[in-house]
Amino acid sequence: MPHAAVHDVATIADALRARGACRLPDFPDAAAARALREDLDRLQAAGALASAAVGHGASLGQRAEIRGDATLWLDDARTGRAAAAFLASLDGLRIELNRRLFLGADEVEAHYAAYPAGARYARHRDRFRDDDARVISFVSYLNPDWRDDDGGALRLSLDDGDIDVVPRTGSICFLSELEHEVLPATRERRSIAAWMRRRPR
Ligand SMILES: O=C(O)CCC(=O)C(=O)O
Ligand SMILES: [Fe+2]
Repeated sequence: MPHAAVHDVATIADALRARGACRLPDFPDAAAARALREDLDRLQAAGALASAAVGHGASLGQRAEIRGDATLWLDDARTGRAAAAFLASLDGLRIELNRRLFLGADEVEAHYAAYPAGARYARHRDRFRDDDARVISFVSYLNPDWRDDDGGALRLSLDDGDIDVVPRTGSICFLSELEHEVLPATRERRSIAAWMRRRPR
């Protein structure tokens, strides 16, 4: 696995079991993160990202007051090698977490996301009420120059209260049933959001 100078998977599994969430401060590593940022620079310059939709199925629609980011799936033919390598390392992590937590997650899906200044993603769950495919949510931040007062925190609801994650570098993973939101920022905020999911049957 290329950037899986990973983290002890057992530690991640223990944290997911105990708290429902785990920080991975050094994943992806600096070289992989730079390659991902460069890939995203190129894709944004090419106009490859598109405004994200909310809901799914018949209720799918675009509502910037709920969700203001633009996205591109990592398995899109236009993404670069960094995206493929990142997907492969997340898939390796999925297999290891399955082994320890019996998630039954069959696959990983991931997209680049860019939130323009002021954009937000209102409080939601990634696991839909009528579709429980998503099991683990995984977000990696691509903003090495982020300052604490730039805003844009991921606010995540845990049993013992909310935590705010500064979207600078590294990753966080959490159970997809947990509520969370992206607060608006004073500048563009870039990330990769990924999910380990059960294949639709
Ligand atoms: O970017 C983040 O911190 C979270 C994004 C998110 O909640 C989502 O894409 O579902
Ligand atoms: Fe989410």
